Amino acid sequence: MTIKSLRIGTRGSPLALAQTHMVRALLAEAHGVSEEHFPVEIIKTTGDQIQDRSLADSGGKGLFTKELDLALIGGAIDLAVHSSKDLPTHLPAEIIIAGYLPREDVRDAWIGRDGMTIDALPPGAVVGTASLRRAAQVKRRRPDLQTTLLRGNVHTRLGKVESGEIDATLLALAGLKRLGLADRATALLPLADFPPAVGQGAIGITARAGDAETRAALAPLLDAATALALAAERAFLSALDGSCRTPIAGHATVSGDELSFYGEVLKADGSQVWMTRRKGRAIDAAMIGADAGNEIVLKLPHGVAGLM
Ligand SMILES: NCc1[nH]cc(CCC(=O)O)c1CC(=O)O
Repeated sequence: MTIKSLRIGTRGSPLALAQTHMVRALLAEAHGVSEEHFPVEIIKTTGDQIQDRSLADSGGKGLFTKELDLALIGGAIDLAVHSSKDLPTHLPAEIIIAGYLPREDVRDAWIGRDGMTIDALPPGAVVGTASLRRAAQVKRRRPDLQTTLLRGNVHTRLGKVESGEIDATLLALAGLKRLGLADRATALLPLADFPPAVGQGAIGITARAGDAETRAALAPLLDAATALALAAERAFLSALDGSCRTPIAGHATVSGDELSFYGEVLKADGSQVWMTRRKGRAIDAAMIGADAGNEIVLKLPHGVAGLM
């Protein structure tokens, strides 16, 4: 019996579309049907419309997901493809993450003008990023550099380095790879200095919690190691009540039955960092992440709110 046609919802950015086509091809392959079996519906989100301000200043979580959630709940689509990094920790009760593709390389790529590394940039050079985490991590290594808000899609950002408007930027290697732009990275940043955002490099697929048919169809696209790593990272973020206003990094890896976790919270100017590390059983992923998050909450002098 062939599965019923499922409608896939996605944002319209080049990266979102590339990720959606990966999911669509994998679904078609897993079920032995053509890709046309899975029509794609492009849905504009609030986050797509804000180009001039930092998302951190725009208030509210789920800027890239709310409209997709509503389309799912209303039945206009059956599943939605997301960068896990953009998925808020608290989803509407009607929605669950029913699929994770095997995680890509989680590292940040560095794109420096004339190939300059972070160490080679002259004092006062300008690094563009929209990420508070990346800005804080850059400042931590090079307090003398300036950081400036940089939004827009990946092509726009790369263009600003090329034109000399900024001296460097950082982007997820995973996104560059999926866009066929990995060769634009002039360096890969070490995980020890630039641990990634929670969820970076992982594509998550949401569905209606009560839609057993779609959930079963997505089962072949649920990578266990990625799901466990993400459970730890998302529990960490949730314990910290992590909004996009706080520089937070969290990274879990799963090897066999064991899970390792590293998390850090930084002051926006990189002048202070609180770190935590855990090892434990992979099946305890969510507990390990929550425990690590709670440890940091207790260390912060004025709680998470004190960092904003
Ligand atoms: N917030 C934007 C966003 N969401 C996911 C990715 C990259 C892809 C991924 O992490 O899987 C990016 C761009 C970037 O950070 O460079």
